[in-house]
Order: sequence, then structure tokens, then C-alpha cells
Amino acid sequence: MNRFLKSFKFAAKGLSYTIATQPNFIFHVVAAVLVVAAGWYFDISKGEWLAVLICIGLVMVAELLNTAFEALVDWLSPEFNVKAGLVKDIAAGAVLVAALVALVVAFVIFVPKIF
Ligand SMILES: Nc1ncnc2c1ncn2[C@@H]1O[C@H](COP(=O)(O)OP(=O)(O)OP(=O)(O)O)[C@@H](O)[C@H]1O
Repeated sequence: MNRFLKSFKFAAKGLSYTIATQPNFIFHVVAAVLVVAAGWYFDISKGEWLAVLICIGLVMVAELLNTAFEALVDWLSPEFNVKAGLVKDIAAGAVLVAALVALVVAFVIFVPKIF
């Protein structure tokens, strides 16, 4: 198997681990599907599509990195450790920030189209 295909296989493994173990990731995927459906329904502009797609990517990437940090912390510090907890909390904070930004963007785009 060539190097590109191998890297793709490893990335798919990380993605399927995240899908299988993180209910939050499934929640974000469902939210993304609903937002894309709303984008089609309301026939949003090219700029609005870009904002929506960037937000979806941002949230997914944040969730994947959060999962990677969780796995790393669980491996390096299975016992209680204040710093280990802090690393997990900060990674979770990154997901929260990305999700809040996505929520604000969704409001800015869709609320004027609904009301
Ligand atoms: N080894 C640890 N030492 C100290 N605090 C920890 C440790 N592991 C977890 N914690 C604390 O518990 C919180 C929840 O940890 P947990 O591993 O359940 O993360 P989670 O975000 O709930 O993960 P998952 O989504 O997989 O359930 C962390 O955010 C952190 O504050």
C-alpha cells in the first residue's frame, strides 16, 4: 500500500474511534446535517455556505483534537492529576468555543430568513 493510502487508513481509524466513543461527535454530525439541509432550504448565498462549512469543520476538528487529548491524558496519567485534568478541561473548552461560534454564525444566517 502506498504511503498516501496508509496515512488515509490511519486517519480513518482515528475518525471511526471518535465516532464510536464520543456521543458529542455524533451530536455535532447531526447538527451539521440539519444546518446543511437548512442551507439548501433557505438557498443561502455562497458566502453564507463558506461560513457554515468553515464552522462545521472547526467544530469537527476541535472534537477530534479533544478526543486525541483525552486518549493521551488517559494513557499518560490514568491516576488523578490536577494538570492532567486541566489539559482535558482546556481541550473541552476549545470544543465549547468552536460550538458557540458555530451557533452564533447559524443565528446570524438563519434567524433573519425565518422571521
Ligand atoms: N487523570 C485525571 N486527573 C484529573 N482530573 C481528571 C482526570 N481525568 C479526567 N479528569 C477530569 O474529569 C473530567 C472529565 O473527564 P473524562 O475523561 O470523563 O472526559 P470527558 O470529556 O467526559 O470524556 P468522554 O467524552 O470520553 O466521557 C475532565 O475534564 C477533568 O476535569
